[in-house]
Amino acid sequence: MRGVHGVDEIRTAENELMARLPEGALMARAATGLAVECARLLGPVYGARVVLLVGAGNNGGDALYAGAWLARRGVRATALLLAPDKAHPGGLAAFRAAGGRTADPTPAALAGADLVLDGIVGIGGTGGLRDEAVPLAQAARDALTVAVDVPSGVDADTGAVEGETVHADVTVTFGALKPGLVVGTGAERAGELRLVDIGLAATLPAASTHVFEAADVAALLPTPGAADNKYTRGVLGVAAGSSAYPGAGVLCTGSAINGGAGMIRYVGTAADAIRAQYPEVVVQEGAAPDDLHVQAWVAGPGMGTDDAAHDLLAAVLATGEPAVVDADGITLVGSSPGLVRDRDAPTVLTPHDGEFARIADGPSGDRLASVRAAARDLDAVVLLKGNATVIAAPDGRAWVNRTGTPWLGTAGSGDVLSGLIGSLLAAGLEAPLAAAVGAYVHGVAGQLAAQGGPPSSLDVLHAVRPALREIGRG
Ligand SMILES: NC(=O)C1=CN([C@@H]2O[C@H](COP(=O)(O)OP(=O)(O)OC[C@H]3O[C@@H](n4cnc5c(N)ncnc54)[C@H](O)[C@@H]3O)[C@@H](O)[C@H]2O)[C@@H](O)CC1
Ligand SMILES: [K+]
Repeated sequence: MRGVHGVDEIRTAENELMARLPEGALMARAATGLAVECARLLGPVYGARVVLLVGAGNNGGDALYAGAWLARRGVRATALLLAPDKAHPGGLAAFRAAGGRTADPTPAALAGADLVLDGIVGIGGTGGLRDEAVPLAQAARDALTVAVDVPSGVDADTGAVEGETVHADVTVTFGALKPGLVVGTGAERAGELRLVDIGLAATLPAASTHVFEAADVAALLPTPGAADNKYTRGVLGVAAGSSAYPGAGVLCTGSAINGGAGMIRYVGTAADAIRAQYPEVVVQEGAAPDDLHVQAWVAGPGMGTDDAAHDLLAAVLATGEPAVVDADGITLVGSSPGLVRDRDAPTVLTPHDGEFARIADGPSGDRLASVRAAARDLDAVVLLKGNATVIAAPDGRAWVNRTGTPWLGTAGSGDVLSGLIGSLLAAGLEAPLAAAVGAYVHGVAGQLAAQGGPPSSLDVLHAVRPALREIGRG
């Protein structure tokens, strides 16, 4: 599990650590880690051409010290100084002493570069890239680009982007992940992430936002013991699908089966389609949710938004069991938020951006903040889907999911996700963890399904079990 820390937290922790260390020690750690990563990416370093984009702050200083390290090993390094009078003096001196040269900051200077190092601006950045940096960021797109700490132009705290930014292939970041590297457009612009340990763990506070890794998910996935049976493994009630949209019910139910639910009781109005597809499901069409013995519910996908759907959703949410609400269910909650707010049992809401706007303000460019505010306001776990899905609990804990593929943006993909989360809730996982684990597994299933070409949601559904197997293997 990796912690994600905001800029203020990182600055405070850096200052505290710096006070304990000789001057320049932290920057030396950062620059060496950066240089080693560049050397690894270059392969043979001798004779390679590296261009440094150097801004006015310490971010540029990191680039210059890394450039000096590379120049000492035979790299032909050129620094383009965007603010020549303000370039980090120690870094520039070290760079020159190592044989590095400077050139005018024009796009032509990037031609033929084997690697471009983006040290324009790091966590000290405000607003989008300044005008003079824009043509350089554009020219860098033709080369292997390594961002120092943060791709310049990306808001390190939020991942929001105004105008042009550097598009990094790799971002080498120092001390801790920043929200802007894992959320929103920033996550796209950062490329692959490499974290350099500069010893910051000693002074950073505990993180309130986390990124799950396979081992975290493997440890949380429910596995039946010898004493378990279908009831103890988790019985899930499903209110999804309708005669108009049976497919949503089929995908959601199938995903809950593949996710490992011990038993499923189906109460939606796509009963014929469910019976035809899944003989193992107990179809109890028309039964009152409160009369059924289940450990959790999933409601909403394809159920429609008419009065009958509203009444069924209200009956599900009036039970004392944890519930996942998705799709049409979210639209219904948008006009009756009390259905969720007044519950004692946990609720997980799984909107995409359009659905989110029906239940809360936003999402703004600060997706984490929007989701945290919605979770607090609705007293529910909120999972906002996207390139990097964000999950927040009402108590402020949050997770960012890093698995997945843009191919998951396909009809029915959300039905698979909600069924999966439902099965995890029924197995007894705490609601925010069920959502975070479900998002992770769904992302891996999407990646596996996409290996065979553009996947349908049915392909993703069929990849859920292989995904669980792969995650379980570590
Ligand atoms: N503080 C520390 O102990 C460490 C800092 N490190 C590096 O230092 C960076 C932070 O350094 P600074 O606080 O000097 O800040 P930065 O170097 O990130 O940026 C500040 C400078 O950039 C200019 N600037 C701000 N917004 C801009 C924009 N949109 N476009 C162009 N220029 C802009 C400002 O005028 C200022 O001069 C980190 O990202 C990291 O790379 C690392 O060396 C690790 C240790
Ligand atoms: K940068």
